[in-house]
Amino acid sequence: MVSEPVNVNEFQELARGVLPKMYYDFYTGGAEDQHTLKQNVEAFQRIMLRPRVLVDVSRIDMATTLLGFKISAPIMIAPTAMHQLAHPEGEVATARAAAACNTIMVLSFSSTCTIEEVAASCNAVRFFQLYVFKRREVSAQLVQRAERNGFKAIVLTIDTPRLGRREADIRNK
Ligand SMILES: Cc1cc2nc3c(=O)[nH]c(=O)nc-3n(C[C@H](O)[C@H](O)[C@H](O)COP(=O)(O)O)c2cc1C
Repeated sequence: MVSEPVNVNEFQELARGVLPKMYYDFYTGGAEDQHTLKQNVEAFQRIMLRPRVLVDVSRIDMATTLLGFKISAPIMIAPTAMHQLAHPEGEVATARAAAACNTIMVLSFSSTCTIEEVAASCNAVRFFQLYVFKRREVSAQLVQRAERNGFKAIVLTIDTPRLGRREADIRNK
């Protein structure tokens, strides 16, 4: 049996061991020389947590609100495509995990589960991610479908007039 991860980074090693290389590369790879990917990780490493001692810690509450919705901490799940490449339950399982943590999942437009399946899987607050389509009626239909299924906000992705050149994905084709 694989031992339980002790450090969150160990999940990546576990994934490398079980996923087909093509899928693993899709999830972990960035565009071009991956400068931004590296800098994102480094940005987190620069954040120092300053311990405060001899203060009352009997009530610690990291809860906050986003668009008026209360979440347990200022952490939510960004839209990411194709969760079923990693697990047969896909986005349905991700939505349940978000609900269990009292946070919000943003369902990707490129989800491998349908909007309806994810909506039926949990009562948690969910947002839906959308691209800007040339055919505006496509966007309108998706917005209405998300609304009908109880999604509370649209997260508009605007940085895709050009897709990133993801070299690992090109090599794996
Ligand atoms: C594997 C993967 C798939 C992604 N899929 C989507 C997507 O379908 N739609 C979207 O708007 N953003 C997508 N993103 C972008 C993320 O939502 C996020 O903006 C990006 O990863 C930067 O945040 P980070 O630095 O926390 O990773 C994806 C990112 C990754 C790593």
